Amino acid sequence: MTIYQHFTFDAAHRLPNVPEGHKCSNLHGHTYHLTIYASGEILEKEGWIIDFSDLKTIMAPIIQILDHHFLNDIEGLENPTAEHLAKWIWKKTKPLLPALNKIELKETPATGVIYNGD
Ligand SMILES: Nc1nc2c(c(=O)[nH]1)N=C([C@H](O)[C@H](O)COP(=O)(O)OP(=O)(O)OP(=O)(O)O)CN2
Ligand SMILES: [Zn+2]
Repeated sequence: MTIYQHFTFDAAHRLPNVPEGHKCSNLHGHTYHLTIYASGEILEKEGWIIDFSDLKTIMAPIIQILDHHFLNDIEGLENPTAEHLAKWIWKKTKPLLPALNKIELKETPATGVIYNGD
């Protein structure tokens, strides 16, 4: 079974490697929508896979690094595409949440990335 939790954060970025004249080379921001998925067996006593509160506690310091920051200044996010950001979030989260099996990161209402660590 898989459970999930949704988070949002606001951040600014610019994409340094886009072709000349591409609008995304300019400084701009997004409200990112992040959903993390964790899979496992239902624990007999608690009746859950992992407490949603624990998910929130695990994600809080990671979200804090990103929220209201300029992503390009963060180590590992020098080219902060949605793809790179999803991988960065995975790398930070997986050691703290081994049950993590997927993340979805939406950059705009219409666009985003799904990553499962592969
Ligand atoms: N594969 C990717 N493509 C693009 C990424 C990305 O991370 N991965 N990022 C961008 C920019 O960040 C840009 O801000 C997003 O642009 P766009 O999707 O065009 O969003 P808009 O809301 O500005 O769309 P409009 O339809 O033009 O209003 C670009 N590409
Ligand atoms: Zn952007």
